[in-house]
Amino acid sequence: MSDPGVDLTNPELANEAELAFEGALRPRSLGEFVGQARVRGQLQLLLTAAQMQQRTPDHILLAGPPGLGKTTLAMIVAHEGGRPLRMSSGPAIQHAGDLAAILSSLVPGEVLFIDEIHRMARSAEEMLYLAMEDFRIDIMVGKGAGATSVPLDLAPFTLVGATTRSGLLPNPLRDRFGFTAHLEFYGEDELREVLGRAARMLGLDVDGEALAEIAGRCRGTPRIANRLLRRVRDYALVHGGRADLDAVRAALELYDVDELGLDRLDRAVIEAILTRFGGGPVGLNTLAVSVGEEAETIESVVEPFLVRIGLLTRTPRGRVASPEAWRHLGLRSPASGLPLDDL
Ligand SMILES: Nc1ncnc2c1ncn2[C@@H]1O[C@H](COP(=O)(O)OP(=O)(O)OP(=O)(O)O)[C@@H](O)[C@H]1O
Repeated sequence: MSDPGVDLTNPELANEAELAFEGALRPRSLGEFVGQARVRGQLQLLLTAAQMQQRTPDHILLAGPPGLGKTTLAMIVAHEGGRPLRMSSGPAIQHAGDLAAILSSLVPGEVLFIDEIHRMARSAEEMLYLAMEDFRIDIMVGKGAGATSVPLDLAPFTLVGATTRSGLLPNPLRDRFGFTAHLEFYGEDELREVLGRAARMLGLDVDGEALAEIAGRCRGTPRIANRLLRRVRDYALVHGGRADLDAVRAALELYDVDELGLDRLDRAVIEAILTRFGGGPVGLNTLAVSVGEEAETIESVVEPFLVRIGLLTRTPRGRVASPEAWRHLGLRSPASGLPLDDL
């Protein structure tokens, strides 16, 4: 079934239907997890050492952009050690009491996953320091002058925190993780592997050329890769053909995802900078108004990818399009004075 309302190239998780789809494709072990070789090696060592010493593995912080596999790795940490997993998220922990309820009900060896840990309430963060270090929390009983703190021992557990904004974590929290894994965007070879695995699991017959084409358009992100594959599968199903290169091109054209993985909004932003502001510099707010979008969406969703692939730079005077941006949109830079082919 297709998902109306899913922004195909937004790396954030879209909705429950997508969650169920992702769940079915998630690798269950480090061996099945594609790419991120460094992080895999580091995690393997940490987990094996803990197993040999029969203790809970150190607390782990997973840092990186959305859709690169943080939740998947947290599940793998639990699964590889045969440990139960409890899942929560920063936004769901808005009071120290929310966290106390979770921590006090953990069973020995449990893995506690807190997604978006940078969004947890400050009071809960402070409770977590002690819990991570000593497997203990202090619970306040009573109010005002008569309030007393009662210590509560916790079962030993492993905290796996995930964050897209590790810079927002206070140092005392960051320092209590035994290991921080920085997830990087995936290369095209790795994405082909992610896609090949997903295609096999979906029983979809896709050739290598088609996989390579999708891999080049999914912004280095497995979540987007799987999402595009799903649309290609729909296309092949409806048109009664194979999921080949033609099907990929036609399906992704239909959904406005171009050869670089840019969507309609990305191209609108680039086009505005080029055609209305002569290539820039242009301020964020002016740019947002000119494409009819929120400045925050431009800054957090559109720009990071455009900067990463070298179409845009952020300067103190505003956003500036690169020569590649002119070329990608098939426009001639006024500064160059050259015919398009020579740019
Ligand atoms: N290394 C990988 N190999 C194979 N599939 C992967 C890999 N990483 C991620 N995926 C796929 O991408 C989907 C998204 O991954 P996941 O939910 O773990 O990302 P995330 O980093 O936790 O995202 P968010 O920050 O939005 O929670 C998963 O369902 C999984 O199928």
